[in-house]
Amino acid sequence: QPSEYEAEPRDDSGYSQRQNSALPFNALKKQSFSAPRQPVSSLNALYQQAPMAQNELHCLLSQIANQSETELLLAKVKERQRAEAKVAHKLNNDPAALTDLVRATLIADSLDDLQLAFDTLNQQANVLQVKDRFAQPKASGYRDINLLLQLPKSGLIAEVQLHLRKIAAIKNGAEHQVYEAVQAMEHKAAREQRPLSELELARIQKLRQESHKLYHKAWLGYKRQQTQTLGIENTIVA
Ligand SMILES: Nc1nc2c(ncn2[C@@H]2O[C@H](COP(=O)(O)OP(=O)(O)O)[C@@H](OP(=O)(O)OP(=O)(O)O)[C@H]2O)c(=O)[nH]1
Repeated sequence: QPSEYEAEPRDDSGYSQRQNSALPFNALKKQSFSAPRQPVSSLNALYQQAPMAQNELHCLLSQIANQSETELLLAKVKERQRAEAKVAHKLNNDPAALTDLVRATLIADSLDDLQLAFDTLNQQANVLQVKDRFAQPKASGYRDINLLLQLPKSGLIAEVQLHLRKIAAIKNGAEHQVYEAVQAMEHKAAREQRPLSELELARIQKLRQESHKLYHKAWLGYKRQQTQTLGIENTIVA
């Protein structure tokens, strides 16, 4: 189960009331909430509005990227075929639950920059949901901060992934094909209304182990970098 958090309470101005904290992802209050839903209920309507919403998201995120020393990675609107598969196999045939048609990524070089990007975004956008996959990585070892926000003009919900550069490179490289291969097996079993076979489970486990090694190595590098920084600060303070 990924950890799911509701964003900070906001005052009437719409700005987050949260004070800066050393560990913002952990500081978010864990609350039960109903999953955010798109304001339209058909895939056709979503695709009609998507280009404008994608543009809106990119404008918002280029400002955030400038303010937080992160790099904006522009994404294309999710392919129709993948959107249809996700709605059918994961979202109970409910297109309004598809919240990552419009998406983008911010890439940071350190945990500190990632934290600043998160704070800035939380202050300047209407963040509806945060999944902290550093606290609870996926079975493949994949880690990001996954945010859903509501765009002010189009009203559509969009996804922002906050990434560390080396993890993003793995995700956007050969590993993504591994991820798609696992998804294809899961979707096939769902289509055929059967559980995964022993053979499929074994293949998935093997594929995930390979991904896990890559993600874990990259993540350890960032953890070491953070520990070293803390070590230096402690020395100066002492
Ligand atoms: N490469 C890689 N990416 C991962 C992995 N786990 C999660 N992701 C990325 O995070 C996105 C959200 O993953 P989930 O948390 O499982 O999906 P959800 O938000 O829709 O529940 C995925 O979108 P998606 O809709 O499933 O795929 P896509 O349209 O981005 O390709 C994918 O981009 C992984 O093990 N490997």
